Amino acid sequence: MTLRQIKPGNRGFLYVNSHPAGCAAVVDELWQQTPAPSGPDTGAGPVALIIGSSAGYGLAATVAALRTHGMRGLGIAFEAPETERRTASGGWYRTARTAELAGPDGDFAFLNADAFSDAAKEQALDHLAARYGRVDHLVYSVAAPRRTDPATGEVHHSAIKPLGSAYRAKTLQFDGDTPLVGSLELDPAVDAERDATVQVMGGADWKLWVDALTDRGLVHPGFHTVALTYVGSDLTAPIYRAGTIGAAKQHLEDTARRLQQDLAPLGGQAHTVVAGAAVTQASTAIPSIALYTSLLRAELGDGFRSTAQQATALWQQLTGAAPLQLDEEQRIRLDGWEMDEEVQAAVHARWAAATTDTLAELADTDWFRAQVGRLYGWHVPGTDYDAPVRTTVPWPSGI
Ligand SMILES: NC(=O)c1ccc[n+]([C@@H]2O[C@H](COP(=O)([O-])OP(=O)(O)OC[C@H]3O[C@@H](n4cnc5c(N)ncnc54)[C@H](O)[C@@H]3O)[C@@H](O)[C@H]2O)c1
Repeated sequence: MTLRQIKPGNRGFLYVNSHPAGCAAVVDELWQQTPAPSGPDTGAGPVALIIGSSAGYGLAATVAALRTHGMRGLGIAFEAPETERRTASGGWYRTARTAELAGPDGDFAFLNADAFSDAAKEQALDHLAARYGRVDHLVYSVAAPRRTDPATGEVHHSAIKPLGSAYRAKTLQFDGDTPLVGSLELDPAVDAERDATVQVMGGADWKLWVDALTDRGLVHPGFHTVALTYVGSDLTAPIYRAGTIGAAKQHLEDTARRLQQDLAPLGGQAHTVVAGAAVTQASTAIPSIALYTSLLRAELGDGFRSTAQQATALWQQLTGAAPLQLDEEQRIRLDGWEMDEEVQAAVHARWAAATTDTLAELADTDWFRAQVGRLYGWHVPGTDYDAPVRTTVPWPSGI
């Protein structure tokens, strides 16, 4: 295991390599931003299964489960190991650090596997059955570009496109380091693209997980499962909520209602959780979200709620420390700060006025770029990027 100095390799505003120490520091920050436990650790905290535990909302939920609630259980992510040419993925290094923070006595394991597969379900449920005999919470926070249907072997690829008519919108682009407002036109999806996106990002796999837990008798009375969803601004609606991904989110939300009925006789519950906009690997793949998020950040400053803040609020509701805040469609809402009418009106005005010339005063593009860098462990204050680091980091043991 050698030490080496690594430099960020850029592709557009994304990166091809990740910095282990920077990724670890991001997890440390999340840990610091998450409330300390209010009582003593009894070693018998609730049992959580968190799918998508290495990044974005799933990572924030995992850190808060460990830090605030002393939860036991399992996190699942699908991350790339180091190769001859590339470092491991950011999520690999973040998972290694999360496991360290859970501590040597921590009773939380991590599985690197394709959650869509039958094999991952079997391995995860074998572990949970043998170790705990029950599960109290399942947080489903997967964002993936493709899914192999385990029943048919068919590979579905999601397509982020509008439905019905073409989408023309402003986008945030970078010419080297210089941000500029570009434009984009996307043709509407054909039915097969919409259906494939629903197959990947809809509720099918979440339901398979819940059914598998139920079949194995692991659903504990009081079991509560949630899956992450997004509503967002009408500025992004044509490409998000009213587009292919929105069709998938609708399917996810319909699945929640179905699961809620299935689980009621067992004393369980199922809901979707509407979180606010966050800069994640998944969201940077969606056109116009970069511009929208940069404008939203400029409008809100520190009022832009972090994933840690939202995960904390979510667990308060799931553990019964705070009442569930459901909307009329029975979704848990964490996005009030983003959807506030005044905030949206102000972001609309910024969006209308945004040009390459006005961008610097209207949008926080420096923040956006730093947020993207942080997904790979770059741009993290306190990290010494000149120091050689160990890029070969083992996946945590425990399963
Ligand atoms: N980012 C946002 O603005 C936002 C807002 C609201 C809701 N959400 C929702 O939150 C959920 C998570 O999105 P995110 O933005 O946090 O994504 P992300 O890209 O930050 O994280 C995705 C996670 O899924 C895991 N994953 C991907 N494919 C997998 C597979 N086949 N098997 C197991 N794990 C897999 C990754 O390893 C990672 O842990 C999604 O449902 C998304 O729609 C995101």
